[in-house]
Amino acid sequence: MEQLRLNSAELHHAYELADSIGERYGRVDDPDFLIAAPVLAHDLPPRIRSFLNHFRRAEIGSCMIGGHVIDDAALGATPHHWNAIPDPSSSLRYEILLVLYTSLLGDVFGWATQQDGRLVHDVLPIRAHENEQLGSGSKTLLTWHTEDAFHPYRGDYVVLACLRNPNGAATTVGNVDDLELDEADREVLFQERFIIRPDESHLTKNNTASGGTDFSHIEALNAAPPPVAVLFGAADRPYIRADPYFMDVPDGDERAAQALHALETAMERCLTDVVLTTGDFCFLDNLKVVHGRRPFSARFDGSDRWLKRVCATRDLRKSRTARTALTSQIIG
Ligand SMILES: O=C(O)CCC(=O)C(=O)O
Ligand SMILES: [Fe+2]
Repeated sequence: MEQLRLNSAELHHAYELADSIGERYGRVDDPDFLIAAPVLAHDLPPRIRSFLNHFRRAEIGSCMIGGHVIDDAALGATPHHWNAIPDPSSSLRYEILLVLYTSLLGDVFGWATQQDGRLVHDVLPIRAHENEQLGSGSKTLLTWHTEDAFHPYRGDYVVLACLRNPNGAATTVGNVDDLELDEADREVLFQERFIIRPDESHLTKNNTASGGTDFSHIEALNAAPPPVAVLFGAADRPYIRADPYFMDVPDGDERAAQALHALETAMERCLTDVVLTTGDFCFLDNLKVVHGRRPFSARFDGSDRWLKRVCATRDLRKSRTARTALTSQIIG
């Protein structure tokens, strides 16, 4: 994976910018900060801006910016749940940096139906989810997927910032350009013959806010998922949309089932393990790479793995009818 390592001058510059923004806005999901973020990001060091522009335009799939020094003590314990993060946030500096970097790629957004509508997500092991197919799982393999594959407004990018990973749990990454598929299977994968149901993170039971959120759109996609293509775009450098754990084919479409199986096998061979370490920011092009997570043994004692995550879209307009206001960056 291509990597940029920040030198100490760049790190100082980036942290100074993030801290001044933190002082001004106080929290990462302040709507005024989110509107300003693409402009504020112009003040990041030039090497960061050109590196991420290369990632975006060359569609290399994934990249990493490393070298961030994280003050472990100031962070405090890894919370036992994403709904129990400290307020004010002990990781505001890194949350702001995550949004600034990601704003060089597109507009950041969250889902009303995920993590109670938060913009920046916390990826940490939750005891009750140990065996679940969720980012907050641990014992179970998180099967490779593109993020929010079922949803027409899914992001173009998902970005992970690693605060700590003492277990050395590996993120898996696989690039669609590396797939070895035979032509017949590839052709079928380009056809609208596949069903992707919502993953569990969007279910009512995995949100904790009391009432108010409308899950009917997710429920409708679950009840009657429209058939979609897994591969799309240019035949020689396609885009991908897939989440095999939640996928199916229409009744009796044996040929589609066979192609999906071929994809699963081929992608399995492309997966590489990436162990994010403290201070790594990992950028995933959600149309070019899939990702997942290997099983690990969480300790649930405040010292566990802790990532921050945000999604971005190149076109926030396409979700306008699903956002309550023009300025809202939460898709409902
Ligand atoms: O835990 C990881 O490394 C990745 C989890 C994941 O799929 C995600 O955060 O979207
Ligand atoms: Fe994911």
